[in-house]
Amino acid sequence: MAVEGAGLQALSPDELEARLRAIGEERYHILHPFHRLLHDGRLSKGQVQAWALNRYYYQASIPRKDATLLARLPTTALRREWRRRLEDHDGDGSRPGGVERWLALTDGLGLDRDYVTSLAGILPGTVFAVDAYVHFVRDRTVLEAIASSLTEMFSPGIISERVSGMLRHYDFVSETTLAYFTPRLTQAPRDVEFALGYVKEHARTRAEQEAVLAALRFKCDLLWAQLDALHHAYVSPGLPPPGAFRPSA
Ligand SMILES: O=C(O)c1cc(C(=O)O)c2c(n1)C(=O)C(=O)c1cc(C(=O)O)[nH]c1-2
Repeated sequence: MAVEGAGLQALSPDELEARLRAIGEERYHILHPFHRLLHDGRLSKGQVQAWALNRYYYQASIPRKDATLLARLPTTALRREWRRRLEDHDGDGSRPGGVERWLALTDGLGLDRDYVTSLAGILPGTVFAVDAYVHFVRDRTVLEAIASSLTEMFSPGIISERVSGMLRHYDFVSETTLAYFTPRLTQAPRDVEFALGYVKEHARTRAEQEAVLAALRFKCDLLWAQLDALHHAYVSPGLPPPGAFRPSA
């Protein structure tokens, strides 16, 4: 199989960063029509519930993904750095982590907690996309696995837009409901500082750099695919598959 980038000149670390950022400009999920509807207040409460319910599976799988990667990291320094992400999502026993805080959001939207955590109503498209992330991090090089987290370069922008848009447009959400997002605004830049620095330092050959760029495109695609599944099931044509959540509102 031909190696992408073989024979091409390597990019400088800053050129690599510029190409990573260009991928976000082109295909980050802030551009997806479902997010436009969500942030502009054009969804019903039931459609917002469907988004929060499905996104629970992403949130709950992020620590599985990080634990998978942690187990593959070769040095104490790297494992110590990555371990913090597990605590961010799982908590440390004294303060709640992201998964628990996401459940506060689904509670606030009126979803039954046992139903949410049972995963019974999640779309198959969500499950396939999210599991693909965990498998990617398990199967690819550590460099590609770390690079796949770099969509977080773009998440503070979408989070700010989402929180302000949803507070403005929906009477069924409050700052308390959306409190999940506040710590992410500081956690994501800190995570990115490490992961971007790692990738810029370790992706030296053009082939490694192309693999890093492909990892970020793959990650953007799996975020996009989750919203495609939501849009198809709950907006247009509005055909939830058998067994999936059916909004009552
Ligand atoms: O609200 C968002 O649009 C959004 C996007 C992303 C992302 O870009 O993957 C993450 C998050 N939120 C998030 O809350 C989060 O904890 C997170 C972890 C990761 C990751 O890849 O390790 N991405 C994201």
